[in-house]
Amino acid sequence: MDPIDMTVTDLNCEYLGLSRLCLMESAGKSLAEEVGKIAVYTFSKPVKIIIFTGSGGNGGDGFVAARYLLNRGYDVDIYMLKDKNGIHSLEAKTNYEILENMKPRFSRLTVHNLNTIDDINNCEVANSDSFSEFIIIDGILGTGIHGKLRENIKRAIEVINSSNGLTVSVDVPSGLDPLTGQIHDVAVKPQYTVSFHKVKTGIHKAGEEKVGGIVTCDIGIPIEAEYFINYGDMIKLNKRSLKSHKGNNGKILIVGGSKEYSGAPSIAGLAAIGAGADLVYVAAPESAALAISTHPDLIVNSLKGDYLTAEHAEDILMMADKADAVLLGPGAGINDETGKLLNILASKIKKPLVLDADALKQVKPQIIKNRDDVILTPHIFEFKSFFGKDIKLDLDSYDFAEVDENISEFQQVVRQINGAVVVKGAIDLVIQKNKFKLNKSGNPGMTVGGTGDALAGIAVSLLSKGLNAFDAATLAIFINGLAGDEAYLEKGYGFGATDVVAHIGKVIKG
Ligand SMILES: NC(=O)C1=CN([C@@H]2O[C@H](COP(=O)(O)OP(=O)(O)OC[C@H]3O[C@@H](n4cnc5c(N)ncnc54)[C@H](O)[C@@H]3O)[C@@H](O)[C@H]2O)[C@H](O)CC1
Ligand SMILES: [K+]
Repeated sequence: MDPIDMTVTDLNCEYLGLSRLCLMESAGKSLAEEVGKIAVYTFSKPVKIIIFTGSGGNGGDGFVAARYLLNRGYDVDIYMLKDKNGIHSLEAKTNYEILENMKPRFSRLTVHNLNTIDDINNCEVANSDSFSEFIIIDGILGTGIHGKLRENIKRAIEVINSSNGLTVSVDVPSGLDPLTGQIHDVAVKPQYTVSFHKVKTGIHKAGEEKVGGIVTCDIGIPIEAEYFINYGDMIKLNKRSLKSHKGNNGKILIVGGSKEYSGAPSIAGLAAIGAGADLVYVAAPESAALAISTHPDLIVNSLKGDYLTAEHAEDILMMADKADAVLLGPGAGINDETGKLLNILASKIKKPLVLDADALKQVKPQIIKNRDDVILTPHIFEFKSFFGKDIKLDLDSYDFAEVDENISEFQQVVRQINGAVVVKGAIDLVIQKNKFKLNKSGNPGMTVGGTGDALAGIAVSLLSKGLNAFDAATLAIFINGLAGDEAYLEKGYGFGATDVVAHIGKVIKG
């Protein structure tokens, strides 16, 4: 599991009512149990346990484990590389304070503050011939590592590696990149790594000589916390950099509109603005262009005729060159000429793409099947028409409530392509290759026309900001549903797609 997905899952546990403090208690207890087993297995008599702690949750796990190890009769020394005021994680601070509140302690616990490199050089472990057998628990850095190791942390890692203690790393050997498994500077070389919930991707990649024996402990995270999209997923929305200037927060092109439909591209464009796109261009036939350009936020390129056809391909391809992501389809119409154009564009535009509505009825799957930067946003019937009539899924009665067996059937079908597919329903389903997530936000009022256009607009906006197809799709469906829930609170089932669009910015702001 990638570290960011672990963080998302941890946060989403909170929304299930499972606090991160509970998770830390489970993690620390499991850690103590594993260390207890290793101690009994390796040493003939009780040994001293030394816990190095950092300033985040990793250290917090160490504070928790100390309590359980003390109850097993071990002598425990905690070496804090950051004192109490330096502890960033709330849960870790709570667990540190519990140890403080135990004073005057009966337990054989000693807490040392290693504030300087000298403290580290003079600590017992650095002169470890003072006692023969001991276990070091490395609770310095886990999945929250970023950038260059600070000097004191680096020194502590070197002291740990040069000691003769049996080392157990918490979650990730400190200094090892939890995503890539690389060591950019130095890292603890543990005999064991005790990981929680799922092994982090970097641990998997690093190999045994870097992480030692791997133990993965269940800490009570329900599988639903991984699969239901929730506010935790919002951490993937890259923060707008302060020095950003016009256009570098996403330029998008929407290709759509026709004599019959000018609303769909307008709603999609306004939704894209609501999701933070900087510039929204719309390529539409003159029959729709005037109506769309009544929205001053949208930059409309009016093309000759009632419908978009292959003769417009060159012009549109030039517009696509200037965009960061492109949405094909809203309101384009389903005549053959338009179909020809949409297939040309889907094959020639190399920017991240969203195919929605009429593009799903017209574009042939093999044109986009090998691309993983494409998002499809079909409702059940568009799903059927895109993936071919012969799929055996009984879609009409599909009830996402019985998730299991249906998911694998959908995955079978979606596996025909590399892109991400959002299957809209009472519970929306997002699938890309072997990944999937379910969305519970939204309400029955979302069946009103145009909410699909809003979804497509949010999706293309997030793609334009650099999110990958799966993350953009999952966040788009979640945000669209939240905006619909806000619209429902305001107007009951009397809300329309423009009401949904009006709430997008607010739900993202949070
Ligand atoms: N579901 C789970 O897996 C759980 C994991 N838990 C533990 O929490 C940590 C992640 O905690 P977090 O606070 O996000 O980060 P870390 O403790 O890994 O470290 C961040 C801490 O360290 C400082 N820091 C970051 N980079 C550097 C650097 N290059 N040099 C020096 N210091 C650095 C930063 O300031 C932060 O304060 C996870 O690994 C698990 O051990 C939860 O306990 C339970 C659920
Ligand atoms: K660690």
